[in-house]
Amino acid sequence: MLVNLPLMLLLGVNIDHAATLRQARYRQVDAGFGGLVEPDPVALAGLCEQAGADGITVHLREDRRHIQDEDVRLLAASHSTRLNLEMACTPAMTELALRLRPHSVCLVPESREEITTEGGLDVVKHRDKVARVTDAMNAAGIKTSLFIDPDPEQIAMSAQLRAPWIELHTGAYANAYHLPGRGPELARLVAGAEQGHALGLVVNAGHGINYINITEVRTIPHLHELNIGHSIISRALFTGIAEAVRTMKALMNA
Ligand SMILES: CC(=O)[C@@H](O)[C@H](O)COP(=O)(O)O
Ligand SMILES: NCC(=O)COP(=O)(O)O
Repeated sequence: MLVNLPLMLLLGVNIDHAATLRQARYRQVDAGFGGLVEPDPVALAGLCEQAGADGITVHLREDRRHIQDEDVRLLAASHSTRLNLEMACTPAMTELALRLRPHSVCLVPESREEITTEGGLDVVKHRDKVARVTDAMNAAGIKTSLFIDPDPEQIAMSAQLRAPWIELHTGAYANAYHLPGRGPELARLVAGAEQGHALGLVVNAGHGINYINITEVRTIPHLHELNIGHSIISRALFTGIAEAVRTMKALMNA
């Protein structure tokens, strides 16, 4: 079965790093100093949507280093926001997702020491755990996306696990952008997208996408949505969030 895709490539803005900035001063408030905790990622999400974002993505890390539970609760309760919750594949996070009811969850690997998500979730090794979460989300009407490397075995297993979506990890490609590995990494993403599409999966992509590599990323076939965070939030410091979102959306669909 092949899936119908929208004509436009959709943009999910990851607002984690607005929360990173807030958390830089958060403990002062916890310690009873009071005052304003800024910036507010929930307010930023609204501005992203006004500027053309098709959804908001947040990664509620187990160590809560940036996004907090209350952010997810407020975002999920906001009707105008299509919320994609990135989370580790654990019973505690599953329980939380079922309670907060985002529109979709994206299962990601997590290691507390990492600076950012370093590789895709190994859905072959963890297939039983992933199946439990996917089945629970399917029963609750919440879409599951699997954040995986563009590896044929991982993509084939994702289809067997009844997750409707995959998100191909573009980090290895982004890191190789100025190196000889760029061509082969792009070819892996193209092949992965072809395979996922042929298996009836909705194919998304994300990690390390920026205003330069987007012109090549957008040539990957069958893409439905890109999740982009660090680069958009970084640009917003110079141009404002509305310009940063509008420009990325225009480059994605040029
Ligand atoms: C799963 C993923 O690729 C991103 O959402 C990333 O995890 C953003 O959060 P960090 O920058 O904390 O890794
Ligand atoms: N899943 C990838 C994501 O949400 C954003 O990653 P990045 O653009 O912050 O690297």
